[in-house]
Amino acid sequence: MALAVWHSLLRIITRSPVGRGLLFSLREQKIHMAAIRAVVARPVTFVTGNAKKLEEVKAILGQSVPFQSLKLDLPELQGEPEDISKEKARLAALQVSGPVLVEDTCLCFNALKGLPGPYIKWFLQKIGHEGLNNLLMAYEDKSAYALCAFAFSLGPDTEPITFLGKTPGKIVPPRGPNDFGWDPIFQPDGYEQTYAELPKEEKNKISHRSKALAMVKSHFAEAGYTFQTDTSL
Ligand SMILES: O=c1nc[nH]c2c1ncn2[C@H]1C[C@H](O)[C@@H](COP(=O)(O)OP(=O)(O)OP(=O)(O)O)O1
Ligand SMILES: [Mg+2]
Repeated sequence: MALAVWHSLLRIITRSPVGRGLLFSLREQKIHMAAIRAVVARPVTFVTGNAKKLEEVKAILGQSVPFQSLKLDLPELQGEPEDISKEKARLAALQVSGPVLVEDTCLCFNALKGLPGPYIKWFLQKIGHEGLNNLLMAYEDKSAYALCAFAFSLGPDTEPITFLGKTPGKIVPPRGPNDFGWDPIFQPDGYEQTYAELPKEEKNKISHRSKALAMVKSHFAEAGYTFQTDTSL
């Protein structure tokens, strides 16, 4: 009797689209879990040409995600932040032949529908803090957001996965030390100080970078990767 019930239940599951979908997603989940419990032959390399980013990533990650760094200014595609970051990860994984972490940072002005966004580096280089303020002169809305898109790839044959972090704020005339990009002109919501004026630990608690890295940390904790240390590196 119990067997007959079981058989008809199985028939219903395998014959109905919903049941088949369920079985399929269970199978996918199993494959996914098997893939992420990977033993990886090399440690993760964080690839960046920016020493200040590296400093923050080290401070935020601490010992939670063991990584080494490589100073390399990777070429960047044009497009959406997530796609730019994924492509950086693909290129980095090819260079390193192993697991890599990269990130791309954007500063997005709401009045300009998100621009300069991923092009902030070139805007900053050409027109500076004053020019960036002037871009918003014609608009009452000075609101902006800082966005960090991390991409992690297990190696050259693996599709990168992304982790986004966003901090809202506004663009103000520069205040504070001028040692990291656009920090002096970005004042996060809820604060009277710019990123540059905030103590480093304070910025690292609320920044776009720390929000994205919180997700990177949970991914690593859930996946439970085992990275073998390669002493020849
Ligand atoms: O928290 C930050 N606070 C202030 N400025 C920042 C921050 N994070 C990045 N930045 C600057 C650096 C560069 O001018 C642009 C992002 O461009 P982005 O391509 O992501 O950085 P990058 O070329 O310096 O280093 P990388 O080799 O990792 O691509 O915004
Ligand atoms: Mg760059």
